[in-house]
Amino acid sequence: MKNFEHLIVMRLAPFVTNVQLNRPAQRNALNGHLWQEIGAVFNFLSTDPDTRVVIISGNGKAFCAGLDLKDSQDILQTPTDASDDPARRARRFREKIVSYQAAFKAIEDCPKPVIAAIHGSCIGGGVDLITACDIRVACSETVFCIKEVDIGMAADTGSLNRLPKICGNESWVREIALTARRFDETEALQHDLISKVYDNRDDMIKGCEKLAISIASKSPVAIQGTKVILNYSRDHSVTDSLNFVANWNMSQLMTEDIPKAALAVFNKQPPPNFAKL
Ligand SMILES: CC/C=C\C=C\CC(=O)SCCNC(=O)CCNC(=O)[C@H](O)C(C)(C)COP(=O)(O)OP(=O)(O)OC[C@H]1O[C@@H](n2cnc3c(N)ncnc32)[C@H](O)[C@@H]1OP(=O)(O)O
Repeated sequence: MKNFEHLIVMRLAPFVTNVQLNRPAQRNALNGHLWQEIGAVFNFLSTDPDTRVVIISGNGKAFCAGLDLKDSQDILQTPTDASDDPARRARRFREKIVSYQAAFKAIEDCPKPVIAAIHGSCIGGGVDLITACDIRVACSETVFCIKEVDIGMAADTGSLNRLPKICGNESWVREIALTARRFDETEALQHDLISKVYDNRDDMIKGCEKLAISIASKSPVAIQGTKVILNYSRDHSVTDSLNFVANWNMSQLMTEDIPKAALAVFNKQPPPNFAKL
């Protein structure tokens, strides 16, 4: 496994990888380096044949405190020559924003399912991060907040773009984004931001591990295809996504996993071993 400065990356079970944000003294606030490492680890895991499911969690008291406010001068400063004109400065700014978006887009684009295990606090950039994950669960006493308007900015790394597609109630999404009001795991569950609440962090990690092992036991061709197609269908019409799945499956239906899996189902056996992908 690769080494990272602000991430702990470890194998929890065969084919199940845990990525832990690891700046506990700063409540896993996102400085420039951590942001860059998140993109790098998910780009790596996308093609790692030993990873079929990823659990992302936070080390210490919080999942993620959002943008590192002590580092934000650096993050929000345009990396330009003082002599650059406003148009050139704006271009550099845009490149920076896109690079931060890319870190979370790497989670969404990773064909392996990503489960966010959220505890403590999940603020600002932390909410941006979890919206790029496939499954989100939390435990008791978790605080969520789309904090950006309180620091004078519109959220630009995913919350405003993905939340309306995740949560059924757009009025609620707008309310929490426009007010930066804190809300808890019960409210997050009620509005579909998360799908389960555990009593405590240990139970949540055990529950995520069990879920991940179950998904990892299935054909990786089937699982990765399912994620890719669900992502595509979220962003396209039914007609376009039916066309997409036909094109996808015209090759993927030729997998040896189908007769292997079908035989096991027919014989009421557990899933067989599937070749690495
Ligand atoms: C291109 C731009 C892209 C994205 C922009 C995103 C915008 C955002 O993310 S806005 C959100 C910014 N974050 C916050 O407003 C959160 C601020 N922190 C808190 O509210 C609390 O710390 C907490 C997360 C609720 C946790 O509370 P608690 O457990 O009581 O810990 P503390 O004693 O408050 O903090 C411990 C320690 O961590 C440091 N810290 C916490 N959050 C941050 C942060 N966001 N940035 C930097 N450092 C943080 C805090 O300063 C403490 O440090 P000490 O050195 O021990 O004092």
